[in-house]
Amino acid sequence: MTNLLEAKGINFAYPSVRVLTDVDITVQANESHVIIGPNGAGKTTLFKVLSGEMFPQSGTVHYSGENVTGLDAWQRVHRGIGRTFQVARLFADQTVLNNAILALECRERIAGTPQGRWWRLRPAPELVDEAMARLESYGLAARAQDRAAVLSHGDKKRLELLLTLSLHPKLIMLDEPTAGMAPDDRRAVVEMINRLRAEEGLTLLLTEHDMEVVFDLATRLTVLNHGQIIASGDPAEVRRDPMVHEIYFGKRGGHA
Ligand SMILES: Nc1ncnc2c1ncn2[C@@H]1O[C@H](COP(=O)(O)OP(=O)(O)OP(=O)(O)O)[C@@H](O)[C@H]1O
Repeated sequence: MTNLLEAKGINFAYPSVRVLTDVDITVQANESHVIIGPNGAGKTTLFKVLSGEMFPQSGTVHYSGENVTGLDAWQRVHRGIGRTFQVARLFADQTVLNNAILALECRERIAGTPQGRWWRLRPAPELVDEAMARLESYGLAARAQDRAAVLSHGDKKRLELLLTLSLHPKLIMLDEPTAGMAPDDRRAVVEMINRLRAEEGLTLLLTEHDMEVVFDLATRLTVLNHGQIIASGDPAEVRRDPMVHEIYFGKRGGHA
């Protein structure tokens, strides 16, 4: 198996608190790698370090064989790393359609095509058509003319995923993709994520608290506790690990 992402010896501390200690983690092509851990374990911080939002005090991050440790988030996006957030990041005052068009213009700009030139007074018609087609396939077409700010939580997350996927990432990092969703929305997102891996060959790195979602999605499971990885591997085996059971599933009965 090829490692698409490989982080070694990651140490990270905020001014007042040490968060990650000697973290080694790999993400193999086409796996769905889920990171779990108690609140405050350092999952979001690790995501920020891997996506280039923050830089570790020590350690390295390689993506597709290239050392990207010193690269900013946008440079990693250009290389094929997409990311969604716990609270969806959208152009809140723009319509849903404009959000979808802007993401496609961004993709075209990265590719250097004429459609990506933002000085155009109107978006290229083919991008408008593609944006509408994408909204339809994500069940958002009926909301095309609504401002993104007024969407439901589930629809915001769906739109954010659509925007991220518009850039054709190879690796997509999803920070709690189903947090705060109703059960139907949660099931729809799980289905969509599994389809992305199976049909489009995407590689996924996720954090998630809902154990049903975790075991529906994970092909590999890593447990982070107090900023250290305490287990990583086949989800069923990790679940049986006595230390994991004690620290995560045992004490926090709601997660079992
Ligand atoms: N910007 C910050 N400045 C200082 N400390 C921070 C900052 N962000 C997070 N922390 C602290 O770092 C630790 C790890 O936080 P982090 O958000 O990475 O954990 P997490 O595992 O993602 O938690 P959750 O499951 O609640 O999202 C926590 O103690 C948190 O309070």
